[in-house]
Amino acid sequence: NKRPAGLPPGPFSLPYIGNALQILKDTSKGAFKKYTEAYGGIMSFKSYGVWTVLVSDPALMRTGLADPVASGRTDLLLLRKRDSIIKGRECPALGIIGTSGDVWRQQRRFTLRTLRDLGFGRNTMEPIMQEELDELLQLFTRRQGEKVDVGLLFNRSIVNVIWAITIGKRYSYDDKKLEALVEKVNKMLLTFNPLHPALRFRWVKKLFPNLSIIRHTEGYMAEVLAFIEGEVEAYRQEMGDQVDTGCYIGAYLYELSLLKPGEEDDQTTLTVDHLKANILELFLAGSETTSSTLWWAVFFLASNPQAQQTMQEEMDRVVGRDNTPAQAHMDRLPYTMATICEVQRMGDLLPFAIPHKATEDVSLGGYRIPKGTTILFNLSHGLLDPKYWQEPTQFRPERFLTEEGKVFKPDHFMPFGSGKRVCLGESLARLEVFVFLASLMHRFSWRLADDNVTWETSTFLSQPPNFYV
Ligand code: HEM
Repeated sequence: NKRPAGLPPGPFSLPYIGNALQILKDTSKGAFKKYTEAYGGIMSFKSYGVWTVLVSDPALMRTGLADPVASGRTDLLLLRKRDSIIKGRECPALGIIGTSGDVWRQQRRFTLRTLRDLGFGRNTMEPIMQEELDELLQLFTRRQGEKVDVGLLFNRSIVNVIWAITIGKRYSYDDKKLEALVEKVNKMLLTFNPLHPALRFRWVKKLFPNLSIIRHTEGYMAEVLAFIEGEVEAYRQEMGDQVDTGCYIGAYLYELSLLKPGEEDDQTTLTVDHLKANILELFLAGSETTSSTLWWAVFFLASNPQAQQTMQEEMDRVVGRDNTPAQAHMDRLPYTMATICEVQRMGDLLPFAIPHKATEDVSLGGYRIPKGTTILFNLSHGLLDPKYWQEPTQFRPERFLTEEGKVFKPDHFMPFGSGKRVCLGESLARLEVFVFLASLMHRFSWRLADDNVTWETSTFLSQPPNFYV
């Protein structure tokens, strides 16, 4: 039960269970806040026998996140389950999010390069988004004046943008398949908690296979995966030997076709199994995050009419009433861009990113973190702590503007993480949030309905409250 030599200080911990009860009681976000107040910017705790270092000091976070040996991943059982379904047996980890070392580097590098070639986050993406936006605007126009639950409305458009990039097609907005897919991804991510013992330790799964968290999260994941596998196979059948590098799947299959026989090695090179895993990850990481950011944005702006009005006045001045906001306007809309930063700050979407693991001994903040230790980067601290922001619970886009009216993002603002594992979809997410939010605010004014706003507890991904506008 003794804290291993070299680890930073932290609370007394019980044998095996460690500090898990406190984390359960206060939620991880609450407990990490208390830990940071009590022990400072780097501390350690134990949970179910696993020692974890929590890094909250922004400068240490940047250093740690830039260090390759602090950039491994802990075993994410949900993804391991996915891998065994894809492979039909237990196998080394697939994909990007849950891998480390060469496999991760190879898959991440290829995916980033391909997505950039496809125009990820650049204005070539705009026509795709515009099509989705038109549908969304029509939907809101039809419902103008009604009480609307914004909830999952954005997800369909965002999922369609990812479809367009990965597989080169879109679903009709009313398609039941699309609706079901969106709901499953949403439910899966809301039940997912990488710190929950049932999603962390095989023995818990073995002893309690019927725990609802295991059944739900794994069940939804298996359904989404089945859908994606079906689409990948349909694409392969339809395309046969034709080369189509205009979408991610086509580019990946083309690259695969260039490999010499025997070169397709499960571990490090490109394989169809990695491809399926990567596509699932682009969906999981890219849909709920961006949709929830838009959902948060409507909540904050509907609750802050003054900010909404300032943003609309800026758009009327720069974009005009007869145009639609486009990427080309971004640089001339500082208040709008600052508003998006403020939404991301207060939304605090991924409070502790995705757990990292030390692949070798790591030196950080004067401590020596032993190989294999879990490292959590407390992004939340840099977004919400009063040490860095005046009245952090107030929605104030101006805090991201300099006196000259230029957008300024301080170093402790890291909603996408930083360093080696920084969000792979950052540029796409930025563009999507801008295009959708600016157009919605340009076209409509939003007011919170009188109904109660209700909050649900979330862990891994901060879910916006339930509300009507
Ligand atoms: C507003 C929206 C988004 C936010 C706030 C966000 C935030 C993050 C954060 C904090 C991480 C973890 C970094 C770490 O572990 O250190 C991450 C990882 C990741 N994100 Fe995003 N993300 C967003 C949208 C997207 C989109 C649109 C995609 C792709 C289509 C995407 C793909 C990924 C992937 C693949 C990873 C794992 C990277 C790796 O392990 O190397 N994300 N994101």
